[in-house]
Amino acid sequence: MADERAAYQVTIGSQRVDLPLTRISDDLTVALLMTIDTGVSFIATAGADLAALLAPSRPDIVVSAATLGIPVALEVSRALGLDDYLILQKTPKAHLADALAEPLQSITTGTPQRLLLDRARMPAVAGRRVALVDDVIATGGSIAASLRLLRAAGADVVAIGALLVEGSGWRAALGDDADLVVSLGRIPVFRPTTTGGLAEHWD
Ligand SMILES: Nc1ncnc2[nH]cnc12
Repeated sequence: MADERAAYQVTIGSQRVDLPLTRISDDLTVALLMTIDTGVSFIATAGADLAALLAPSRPDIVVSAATLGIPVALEVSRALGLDDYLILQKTPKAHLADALAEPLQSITTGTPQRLLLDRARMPAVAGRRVALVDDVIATGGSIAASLRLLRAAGADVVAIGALLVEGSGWRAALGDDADLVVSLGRIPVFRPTTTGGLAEHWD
């Protein structure tokens, strides 16, 4: 049983961190990992740990989605010795008017969004071995949309890497692609109990 104000301690590769329990809605609380708030040394170490899991798949390039995947892609690329990396964007900037697009829904933002791939960046992934990385794989919705977008651009996605997988709903959402997933740790989601506490759910 977890206390609403408490943190949840989790192992992410070689590091242990306390994640604040954060209420998303009446029936859902998550142990929040904000990769932009964890500091340089944490994300550099996590990137190196994840790169070690992804290296056997011999990726040519690392791809992630804005915003919280950006530091993950950067540090995994650095650790793999790859200079170029690609970020699928969510904000429709001027140069993305003609971008390849896929709809997506996130549990932390709640509102419908679109993932965008700049057509000028398609040669970076077309016909190439891609490692798709993210901070947390929760529902699998973001990864599924990223996979559709990358495959539409001709990418060969050889591995999917996450700092954490949350619950296991993502397995059904990804189908056979769930077999591509490697992660540095696992967290449950938390739901209220009838006595006012929170219970861990791993399914
Ligand atoms: N636990 C979590 N931390 C950060 N982003 C998330 N998105 C879904 N679950 C999350």
